Formats: sequence, structure tokens, C-alpha cells
Amino acid sequence: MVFQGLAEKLQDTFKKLRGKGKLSEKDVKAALKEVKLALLEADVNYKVVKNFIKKIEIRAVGHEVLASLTPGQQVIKIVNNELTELMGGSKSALSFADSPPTVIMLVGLQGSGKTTSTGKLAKSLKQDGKRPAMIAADIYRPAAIKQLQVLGDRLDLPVFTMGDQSSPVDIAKAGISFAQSNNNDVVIIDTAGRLHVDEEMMDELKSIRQEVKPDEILLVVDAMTGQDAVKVANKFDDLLGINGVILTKLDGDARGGAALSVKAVTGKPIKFVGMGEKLDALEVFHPDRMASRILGMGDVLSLIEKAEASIDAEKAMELEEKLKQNEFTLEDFLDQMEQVRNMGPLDQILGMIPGLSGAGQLKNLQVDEKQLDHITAIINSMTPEERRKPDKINGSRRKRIAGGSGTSIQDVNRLLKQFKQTKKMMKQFSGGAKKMKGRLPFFN
Ligand SMILES: Nc1nc2c(ncn2[C@@H]2O[C@H](COP(=O)(O)OP(=O)(O)OP(=O)(O)O)[C@@H](O)[C@H]2O)c(=O)[nH]1
Repeated sequence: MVFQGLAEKLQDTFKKLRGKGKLSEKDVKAALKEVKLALLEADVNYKVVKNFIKKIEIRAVGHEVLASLTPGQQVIKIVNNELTELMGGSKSALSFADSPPTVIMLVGLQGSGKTTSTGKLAKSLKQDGKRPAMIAADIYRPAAIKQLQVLGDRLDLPVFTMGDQSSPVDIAKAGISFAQSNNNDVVIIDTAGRLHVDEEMMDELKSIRQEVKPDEILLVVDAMTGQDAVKVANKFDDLLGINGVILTKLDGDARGGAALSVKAVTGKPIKFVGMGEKLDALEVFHPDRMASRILGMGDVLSLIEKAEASIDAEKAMELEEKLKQNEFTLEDFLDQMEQVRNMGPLDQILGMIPGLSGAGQLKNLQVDEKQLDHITAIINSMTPEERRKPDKINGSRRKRIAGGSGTSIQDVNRLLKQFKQTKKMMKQFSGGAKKMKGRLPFFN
């Protein structure tokens, strides 16, 4: 999980604070020392940490906090505010041109994830009702052009290429003319990367910038490179000027140092984060939601957005009807499970649920995606009749299903029991709150 180490340490520190009825200045200072160490271990820039702690200390050791009835909570609130500020305060949106097409240029070092991010960004813009086109201006890595074309096919979006014999500046210019005639209102230019920031690359990028005057230059950096990512961002901003950052591979970055330092060091906001290799694994970066995740308070808003994007509203209505009629089958069960899995890796989803998002709890929960594969295999090994009427699945059928799905009879039994319980529970819910009276404490 992203920020795992930092989240665990901060949550431990604050648990101790919350446990105390009254706080002294010494208590707060000791806690802040732990926060400082945790941030440094998470590879946050040293100067950034020093400033951050100083700001919190000024606010937290004041009379207002120490004399309050819930001083521990107050300190956490201040840390939450300052963490949010550190990452940029509020989300930083893309700016669109008054007269289309809006030109977005992605730049960055080799392997940082530019081509993948071009596809992800195009997908997200399309979902927002835009008509994006992509321009393949990376002529040095021949596979990059093909890679972008494959992404374009999958997204059903145009990719403009001129092969690898024309100059990137000419390709970018021709690509924009193409977009204009093709009625595309946004173009994303995928540029070439180098291993290091060098003069040749910068000159080329500057020429493209000069010719096409992009509305947004977004730097793609790899979160897993930690403080190196921050240095690269600083250099690109000095030499080229950037509007913001796409921080990729945050899903693989347990420390989170780059995410916490980029804005403070470069002054430029993180606009998006990459949370996986799939095309829908791009999230708008919300500093407040990220701070909340780090402090174990969950991120319900992102969870709702993910659900809205991946759960089919029509199917949800159908399901509600089936529940009312008591017709919920194992096929529906499988369908539901698939829809939830479409929302992303389970540990990321669970990390957004308040209460479950405490790093410690998640570790104990042991999210086992393999078990979900087993359930899918078991249901797929049943006949349609069995899926609709699981009560008919007798001993010999259970044996056949276990054999067919490569699982054991116990696994099949467990699933059937789970399904029965789920169905019972859903029936109670679909019967409305009245029936629930006396069952749950808050209905009494
Ligand atoms: N886990 C994870 N992998 C990612 C993410 N973004 C990109 N990748 C992977 O990183 C690798 C490099 O991505 P590319 O998009 O090819 O990188 P590039 O910057 O275009 O590379 P060059 O064209 O060589 O400069 C690929 O294997 C991607 O699947 C992300 O957010 N999370």
C-alpha cells in the first residue's frame, strides 16, 4: 500500500496522543519528533520536513490546543491540515484552451510512464465527454509509436503518427492540424525521454513548446525513484517550465517521499497519480483525500467516484429488483464480485474505507485476490441450472464442481454457505428498515 510505513508510524504516534486526556508541551514535542522521523524515513526532502514540523509546532503547542478537551484530536487535525497544504491544498485541474484544441504535452525521462499516461489521460478525458487525440512524437523508441497505436485502438481514439523519420516538431505541428480537421478538442503529445536530463532532449522539447504553445506541459515522474523524482521535476521546471506533474507508479511506492515533496520543492502541483498499469489506473490528485488516507481516516469520496465509474447503474437497478423478488442467484453473486473487482485492486479499495484504512488493520485483513479467483472458478464450473438453484447441488455435484474448478469440496461448501448467508442478509435489507428493527443497535 502506498504510504504504508508512514501511515503506520503516524497512526501509532497519534494513538498514543489520543489516549491521553491532557497534553503537555513535552508530549506534543515528543510526538512531533516521531512524526519527523517517520517523514524522513518515508524519504521526504529534509528541508521540507523541517519546515513542516516547525509550522505544526507553532500551531500545536499553543494554549488553545493544550487546554482543549480533546488535545490529541486537535493535533491530528492540525497535522491533517498541514499535510494537505504540503501537497498543494486543493486539487489542481487541467486548464483548457478557449479555442480548441487544448494542447497537452507530456514530458519526462525514459521509462517514467509517459506513453502509458498518455493513454490513461486520453481515457479519462473521453470519460469526461471530451474528444481527445494522441500524437506519437517519440521517434527514438520505435516501440513507443506502436504502443500508442495499440492504446488508441483499445480506447477507440485517434493516434496521429508520421513514423520515425520526421522531426518531433513537425509531427507535433501536423498532429495539431489533424486534430483540428478531425474535430478533436484535446490533443496529448507523447514526447521522447532520455535516461538523464540532457541538453539535446531539452532543446527538442523547447522547440516543440515554441512551435505548438501547449496549454499544459505535464512532467511524468516515477514515484518509486523518490527524491530523484523531485530533483528531475526541479530541473525540468527550471529548464523548460512545467504546469504540473503526473506522479506514476504510486501503487508500487510504499514510502511516498516524492508525493509529499514535489509541490513544496518545485512549487508545481501534482495533477494526477498513476496507481497501476491498467488504463483506468489514473487518479486526479486530491491533497486532502491523500492526507486523510495517510492518517487512516479513509477516502470515501474517491471510493464513491470509483464505484460510480465502474458499477453499471442499470445492472444495479436490475439487482435491486431481483432482491425484491428474492431471485438473487449465484450468477448475480459472480457479477457483483466482478464489478467490485473492476474498481481496482482490493487493498487499494479497502484502504479508502474509514476504519479499515488504518494501515495495521489492512495488514491483518490479508486481502487475498486468489480466493476471489477460486470463487469465480467454482461458479463457472456449475451448470446454469445449478447457479440459479444452488439448493439442488448435492454431494456428487459438489464433488464434480470441485474437480472442475481445481478446488476442494470444502471450498465449494464454504461458497454455498456464504451465498446462503449473503442472500439472507440481502433479503433483510431489501425488506426495508422496518424488518431490521431489533436486529441492529441503531434501528432500536
Ligand atoms: N505499476 C505501475 N506501472 C506503471 C504506471 N505507469 C506506467 N507504468 C509502467 O511503467 C513502464 C514504462 O511505461 P511507459 O509508458 O512505456 O514509459 P515511457 O515514459 O513512455 O518510456 P519511454 O518511451 O522509454 O521514455 C510500463 O511497463 C508501464 O506499464 C503506474 O502508475 N503504475
